[in-house]
Amino acid sequence: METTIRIEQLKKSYGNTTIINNIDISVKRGEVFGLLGANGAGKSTTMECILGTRKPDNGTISILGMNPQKDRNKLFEYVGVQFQEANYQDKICVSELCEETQCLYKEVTDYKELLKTFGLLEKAGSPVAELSGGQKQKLFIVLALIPDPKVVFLDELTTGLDTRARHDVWKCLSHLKKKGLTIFLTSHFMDEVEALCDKIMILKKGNMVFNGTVTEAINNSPYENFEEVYLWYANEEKAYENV
Ligand SMILES: Nc1ncnc2c1ncn2[C@@H]1O[C@H](COP(=O)(O)OP(=O)(O)OP(=O)(O)O)[C@@H](O)[C@H]1O
Repeated sequence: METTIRIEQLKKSYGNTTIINNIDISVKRGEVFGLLGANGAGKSTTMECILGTRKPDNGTISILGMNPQKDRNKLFEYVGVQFQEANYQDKICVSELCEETQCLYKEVTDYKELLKTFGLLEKAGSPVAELSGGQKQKLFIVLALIPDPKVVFLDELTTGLDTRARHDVWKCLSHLKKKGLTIFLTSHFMDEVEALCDKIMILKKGNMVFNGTVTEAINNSPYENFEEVYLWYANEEKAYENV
């Protein structure tokens, strides 16, 4: 299977503080890769360096064989990104924002189908500013999928979504994965990671502390429940025991 995302020796510091310490990541076509870690562990920084929106201090990055900084325009025909907060005009409505996004790409998916899949079709005429937090989050996933991408980056995929919506998002992504979509996500929800991810990496203060499958993570730990396993790797078990 071809490698879609290849990261070698990625490093990023701010002043004397190392945020990402020599990370290697390899994701094959059609795989779901989950980058995990506590708040501040370096997940978003890693994603931003991979996408070329932050400049790493060191490392090589290849997505679909392209360099995100040098081949930016070409690459972004094939890559979808879910932003936590998109920039949009105050009064723009959902369908207008989808149409504006469509205009940025040569080939696109029918946004109305995506809105339907994500339960947002009835909000097509509503101002984006009036959507609930969860509805906005779903809309940002729709915007990431509009370019019919080969690779999609989803930062904190389902934060703010209700249980039904989370399961609907998982179902939709599993369907797209079967069609060959490569997915790079971050998540704080271990049930979501277990349901979706083929491979995971756990970061602790910018260092890789586990890289492999969920099953390998469980087998190499003293625990069976994946949430406990994650906390063990991320060394947060004390906080967990105090709850
Ligand atoms: N521009 C910056 N200057 C200095 N430090 C920064 C800067 N941006 C991020 N950091 C620091 O880098 C560290 C990693 O941040 P990052 O946003 O990558 O974490 P994260 O794992 O995505 O966290 P979360 O789960 O809370 O989103 C944090 O300690 C953060 O304060």
